[in-house]
Amino acid sequence: MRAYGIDLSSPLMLGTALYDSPAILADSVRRGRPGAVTVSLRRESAGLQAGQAFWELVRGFDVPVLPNTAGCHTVREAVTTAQMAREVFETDWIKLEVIGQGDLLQPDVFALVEAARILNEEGFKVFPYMTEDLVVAERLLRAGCEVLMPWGAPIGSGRGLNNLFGLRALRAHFPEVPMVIDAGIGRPSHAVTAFELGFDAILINTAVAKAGDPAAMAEAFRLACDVGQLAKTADPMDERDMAVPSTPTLGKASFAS
Ligand SMILES: CC(=O)[C@@H](O)[C@H](O)COP(=O)(O)O
Repeated sequence: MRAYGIDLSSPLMLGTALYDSPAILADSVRRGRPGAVTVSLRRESAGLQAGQAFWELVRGFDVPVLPNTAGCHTVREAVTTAQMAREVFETDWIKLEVIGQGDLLQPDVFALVEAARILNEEGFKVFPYMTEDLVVAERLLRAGCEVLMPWGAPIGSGRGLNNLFGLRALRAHFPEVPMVIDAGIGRPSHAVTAFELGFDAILINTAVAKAGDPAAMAEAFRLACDVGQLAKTADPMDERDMAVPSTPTLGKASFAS
């Protein structure tokens, strides 16, 4: 996956929250070999000492860091958090989350577009967490975003790709735009489907961190990315509404009297 002129070594982006211990997170990164890890500034700055240790750990992974604005609910909060993240993590990449609805952690797409516009003007490379809405996509691109991050399903739900029709339409309308399925992916099979639909990368946190064996699950997702990407380049067949025989009848014995 190529984002803002930079090639990621893997299309797997891994969240760093919710792990039971730093060692489990480190093992998961080792076996998942993600192309980027995402880190929440808000969580890490909650306790200064712990935050510093965590940042050292992440730095040691030697994987590009995509800071995020998780937990922000307004344009102002998101912009300020992004500005602080740029200082702390020394990168102009930002995964922009502006949450508008608590039950589904659904993005506030109006605030998202406005925050994206401001941050793009300030030179950030914005990865906006969005619904699969075509109009929102168009506005985000107009605001300067070069990558889109449609949700698969609500954060932490593990439901996979909730709206296949909408995601297909989004992919088809903007074929040249790099797109990452972010949030809601629960299983490696969901990841394979995302690539088969033509998406370029996936971002996962809960499904790995809360698996019985997070490191093994991270590896499973890494393999799923390989399978999905291979299937995508192999150009999967189209679905049909009617059966079509796959066994040729030519040369078969005829039992007609
Ligand atoms: C860490 C992060 O960025 C999450 O907000 C992200 O959207 C992942 O969602 P899941 O936890 O559902 O994978």
